[in-house]
Amino acid sequence: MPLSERWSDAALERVVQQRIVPALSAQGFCWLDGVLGEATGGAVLEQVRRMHASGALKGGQLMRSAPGVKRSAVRGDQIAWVCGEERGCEAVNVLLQLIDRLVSSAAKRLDKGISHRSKAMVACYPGGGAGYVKHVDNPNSDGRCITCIYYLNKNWNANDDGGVLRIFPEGKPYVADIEPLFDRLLLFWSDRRNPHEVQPSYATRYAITVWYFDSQERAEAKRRCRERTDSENSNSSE
Ligand SMILES: O=C(O)CCC(=O)Nc1cc2ccccc2cn1
Ligand SMILES: [Mn+2]
Repeated sequence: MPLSERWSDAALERVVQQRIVPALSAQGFCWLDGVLGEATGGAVLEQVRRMHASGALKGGQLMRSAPGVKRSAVRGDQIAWVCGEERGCEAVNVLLQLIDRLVSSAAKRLDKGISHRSKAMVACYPGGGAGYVKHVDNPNSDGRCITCIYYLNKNWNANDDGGVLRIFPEGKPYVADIEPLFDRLLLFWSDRRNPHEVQPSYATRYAITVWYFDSQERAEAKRRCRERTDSENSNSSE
């Protein structure tokens, strides 16, 4: 089935209204399977594999690291940031445009002012136990509102390969274990409602992540940042 038919406006609205909005409202996260289909999903996987083989993926930076803590002990991913317009990212761009449509429609129904998103972070956990310790994507209101992760891993068996994304929904007595399966799209609130970790991976694990910004929270974060910079400048010039 061509993507245009799979994701007609009517089909998209149905998924947003019946799956995404209720799940985000009730539990704070939602995943969809069979998002792009074998052909387009496979094209995205091929493009990510090429990026990995070309050495374009580099060790991700740490936000804040304790002295002496090895980066890979905190996060073992190798990443590249793409906007989707780059040569060799045409299929990635198809994915990003679909996620944009889904999030834009969901934001309207959730009365969220989502203004824009980050570039896409293409990530590879190279196996050998690489993972990502428990963390919150946006713990301090930096503007990031919804995290969307598209997984690309065919024939993934969590018992052997690990790499499960475990979400610890705030205040809930349960955890959610999400396997990074091919053509799966996961969405969740980026703030403290959803601490999560990537359990050690023992096979190459690919994912593409984008973050959508709440316009008001982003503007507020930028204002605080400007104020901090201004006060640091005024202090240093005294
Ligand atoms: O691959 C997955 O299942 C999720 C991995 C994950 O949480 N990645 C991640 C990556 C990040 C990179 C920069 C800043 C914050 C970040 C937060 N989370
Ligand atoms: Mn994260």
